[in-house]
Amino acid sequence: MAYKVVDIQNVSKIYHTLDGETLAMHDLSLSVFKGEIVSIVGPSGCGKTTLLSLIASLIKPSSGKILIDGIEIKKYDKKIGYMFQNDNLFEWRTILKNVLIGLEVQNNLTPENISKTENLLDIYGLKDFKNHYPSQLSGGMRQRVALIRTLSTEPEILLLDEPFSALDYQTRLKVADEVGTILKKEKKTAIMVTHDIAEAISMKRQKK
Ligand SMILES: Nc1ncnc2c1ncn2[C@@H]1O[C@H](COP(=O)(O)OP(=O)(O)OP(=O)(O)O)[C@@H](O)[C@H]1O
Repeated sequence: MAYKVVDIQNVSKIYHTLDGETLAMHDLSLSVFKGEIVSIVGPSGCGKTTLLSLIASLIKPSSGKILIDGIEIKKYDKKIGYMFQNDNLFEWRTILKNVLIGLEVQNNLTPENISKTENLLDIYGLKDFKNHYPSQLSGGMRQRVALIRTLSTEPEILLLDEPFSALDYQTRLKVADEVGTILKKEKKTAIMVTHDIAEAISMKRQKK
């Protein structure tokens, strides 16, 4: 039976600044089941990044609870992989060194993990580029590298914050489609936020 991987219960978030308070989220409840890819669409400023930061436990809710795999989260968990608005690739590191960075930070650069990550580069068409630098790749390829880097630490849940916003419209839809296919193939649970409805639809389209 499908179970709730992410369970957001009546969460509100108020930011306190010197200028006053901003209610960024009010009484949100949302469940995401294992293997689901959920897209959340909304205009700028509606609280999308806030939602992902709450799930990743980078910030705390003002009220309500967030459960991951049935347990209330208190701090950032390795189960979660967070892909940001821009690809954040390090220009001075090769593609292989970029995708290995998560494992390096976790002190987990075992030969087995390295070969799994190299395999992801092979599967997703980047084998011949592993010794190239990010500036030598197209925008769509860079986004794929960023995704593989996020996948390399084997997170259970992926959080994607407008991951394709730097790409032109046509490339964006193509890459969203590709990324959706990769996430399904890798059987990941994912939450993507975007202001672009077409992108959300491309991402969720199933490839048989
Ligand atoms: N650190 C912060 N301190 C104070 N207010 C904040 C902070 N972060 C976000 N906000 C406010 O909370 C609201 C929601 O912001 P958030 O970044 O979550 O929106 P968003 O939907 O992701 O926007 P965008 O699509 O432009 O990235 C906005 O009104 C924003 O000004």
